[in-house]
Amino acid sequence: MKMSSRGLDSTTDSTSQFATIEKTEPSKRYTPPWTKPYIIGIGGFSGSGKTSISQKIILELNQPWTVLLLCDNFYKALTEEERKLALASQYDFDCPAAMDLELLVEKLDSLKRGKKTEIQIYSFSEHNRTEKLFTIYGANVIILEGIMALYDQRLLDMMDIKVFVDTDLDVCLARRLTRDILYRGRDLVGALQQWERFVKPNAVKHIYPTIRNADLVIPRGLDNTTAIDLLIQHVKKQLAVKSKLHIQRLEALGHNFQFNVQSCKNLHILPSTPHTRGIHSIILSKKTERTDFIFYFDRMSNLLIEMALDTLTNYTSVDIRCIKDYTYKGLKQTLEVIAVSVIRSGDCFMNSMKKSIPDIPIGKLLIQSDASTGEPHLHTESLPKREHLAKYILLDAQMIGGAGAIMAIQVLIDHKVKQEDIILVCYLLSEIAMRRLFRVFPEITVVVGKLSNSEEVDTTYNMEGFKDSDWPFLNRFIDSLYFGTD
Ligand SMILES: Nc1ncnc2c1ncn2[C@@H]1O[C@H](COP(=O)(O)OP(=O)(O)O)[C@@H](O)[C@H]1O
Ligand SMILES: Nc1ccn([C@@H]2O[C@H](COP(=O)(O)O)[C@@H](O)[C@H]2O)c(=O)n1
Repeated sequence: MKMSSRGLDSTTDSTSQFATIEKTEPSKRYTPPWTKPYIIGIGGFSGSGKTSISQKIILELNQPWTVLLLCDNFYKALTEEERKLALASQYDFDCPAAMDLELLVEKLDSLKRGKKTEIQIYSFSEHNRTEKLFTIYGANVIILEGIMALYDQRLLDMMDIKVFVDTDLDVCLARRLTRDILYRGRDLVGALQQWERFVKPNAVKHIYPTIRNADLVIPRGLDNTTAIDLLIQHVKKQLAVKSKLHIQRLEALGHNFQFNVQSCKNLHILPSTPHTRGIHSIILSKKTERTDFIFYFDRMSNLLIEMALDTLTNYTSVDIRCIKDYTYKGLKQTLEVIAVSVIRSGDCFMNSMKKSIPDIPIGKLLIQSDASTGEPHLHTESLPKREHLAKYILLDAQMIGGAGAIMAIQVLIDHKVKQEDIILVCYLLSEIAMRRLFRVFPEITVVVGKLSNSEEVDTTYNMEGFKDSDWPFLNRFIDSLYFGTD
């Protein structure tokens, strides 16, 4: 195993980066984790074990949103003439010119900047890109794997670590033949001809020299468990540093931020009346039976959804002809309203949402905190596609640290939704979460059932995680809505 000091020993100094963040504009202090994915480049000969090693890394890292990006998807489209040659195993796929490196650089750059990126899937039997698209958004870790992965300087510049899988060419041939005949629709004679004429000479000429760009060389491929484990440990360490830095940034957002609840025009707290306090008393009580909880939470969500709809100002005047030719000066909504539920707790509002706007388009986000770091991770996002402006009502029942909500809003913003078009509806919101939210997104509107201060909620929690003194009973009830158990 060969190692250079460039990749494996470079741990980020979290303290110095943190100091720089403090000096920047408040609203720019939060960088979503997926805008800085960790990029691993894996190069080496065809059949050396690049894909197998990448799959092992994905399995062992066990990180949500780890994406395998195959250089194979970037082979240039062939002319009819070239395709005939390819079908006869007479086309050279192993020289750098066969690959659309410009497109690959463009796509990796887009992913590195946290943009939603579409990749066309390649068919080895058709020798062409298919119509099938693979959409990547919010990657935490990207593994770029392929014979040319370490070839282009622009790709190398984007990578955090570069790995070369150095397997003997004869072993590669044996493995490649089996794979190509079984899975890529090749016959033995054609596969051997292609190997002798193109694959082997190009491996020596173009691919082997890229070993000098590697931070880590893995001889014998997948069999080299020591080198692979070392690589996985290193990547885990780097991700832990990244995640710690992210949590520090999030935590800092809520401190030393002067925020006046009374004068914030974007914050709407459900008025405290005997009626609403009565409902809180039932919802918050540990003794409340499940059926009562569901009934009163539904009441509460009706009130909050009505409040949220009342914040909308995008109306235009309309004349309504009534009976006896009386004209009512009415109003009509000009923008579509879309509901986005943060699974699972946001789903508690869905009943009320649909009662108010029966055909409302619905989006879903699944954000979960990593139990060990407290860092929120985006697992699933499905949002209705809209070309035109719309108002987005984001639904989440409770917010303690605010990290998940910040991530949810950032996802909407990444989908080109403006801050001022987002209305966050939340039943229980801690003051610290509220401060963090408004510090990062001062233009959003927030509708809250109950604002909780530090006496009611232990704010020393680990961002989105729960301690015994938080609101586990609410979680218990939310679970009961789904699973029917107390
Ligand atoms: N250490 C190994 N022992 C046995 N078979 C292997 C080993 N590594 C890879 N293979 C097999 O060899 C073939 C090529 O491996 P793959 O990971 O696809 O290589 P690459 O992506 O570098 O072309 C696959 O069928 C794979 O299952
Ligand atoms: N239409 C194609 C395109 C590429 N190849 C071969 O694939 C090899 C690279 O893929 P690996 O997964 O093996 O790294 C490359 O050596 C090309 O010869 C092909 O056969 N047909």
